[in-house]
Amino acid sequence: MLKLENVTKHYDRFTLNCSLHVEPGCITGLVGQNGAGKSTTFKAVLGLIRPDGGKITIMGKDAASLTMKDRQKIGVVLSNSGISGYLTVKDTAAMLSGFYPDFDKGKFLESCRKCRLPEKKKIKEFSTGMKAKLKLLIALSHSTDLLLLDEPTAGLDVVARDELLDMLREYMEEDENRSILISSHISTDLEGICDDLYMISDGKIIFHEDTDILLSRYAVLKVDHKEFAQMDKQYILRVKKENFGYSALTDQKQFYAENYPKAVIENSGIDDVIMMMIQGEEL
Ligand SMILES: Nc1ncnc2c1ncn2[C@@H]1O[C@H](COP(=O)(O)OP(=O)(O)OP(=O)(O)O)[C@@H](O)[C@H]1O
Repeated sequence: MLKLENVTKHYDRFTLNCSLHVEPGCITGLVGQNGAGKSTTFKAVLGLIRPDGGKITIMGKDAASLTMKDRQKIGVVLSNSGISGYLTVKDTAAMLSGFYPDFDKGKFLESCRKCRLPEKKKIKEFSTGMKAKLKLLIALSHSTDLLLLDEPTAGLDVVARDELLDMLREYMEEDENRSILISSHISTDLEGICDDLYMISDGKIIFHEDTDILLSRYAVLKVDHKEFAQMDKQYILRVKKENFGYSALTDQKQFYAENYPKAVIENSGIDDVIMMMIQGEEL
């Protein structure tokens, strides 16, 4: 559905070099700290910046050759953009009817009602959560096959975030060939919804894994110096020195549980993996 192959973009003090693949029927997450390159990746996909190199394929076509009709099959939420605060939901619906031939005004207004978004209030008077929901409803409003969502949950409380993630689950359930690329700097936002995750750090993809595998097979081992010295390290991905000895990231926690009963094995969430991938050292 979406493929980036060695897409590069050079700024003064930053270089993006990104390869990733969003399969049909999948929600793919892009996790990274502030400034890691998430928005730059989205802008490159959308043609809002011109990459210096690499190849971007969207729905089987070179990104540069997409027609207007192809582009209408893509729904977008960008982190720093929104619609004019002086419009209302009703105005927005009228505007979208003009943009998208297959915009379903009735369904859009019904979804806004369900999300408790007032029709006649100016958007500048909406809360952060209301604005975020409206941005997503706009992205969902015109029968898309691919959603590109850059930090759609930024600034939301737990309830608003869960409502928004539920909207995405519903979107995927309606058609098994739809796909989503979603970014966040809060990994727990993505843990529960994504099929696979890419981690980006300083412009580079440093890690990619299926979420199920990440949550079931990865762990951080805590071992003292002696144990570490004797340990079989073939499944250790990263190591970090600690006061007590070492923390070690593995993708084979079962192996260490069976062979090293004394090792403390902490089930790792995405945050632990990110920390170890960034701060740990390769052996
Ligand atoms: N137009 C530009 N000119 C120069 N540098 C830029 C430009 N746009 C982005 N950058 C730099 O590229 C880097 C990546 O920025 P980007 O916005 O992609 O990060 P991000 O992962 O989306 O961060 P955040 O989570 O804070 O939104 C940053 O160091 C930023 O300063």
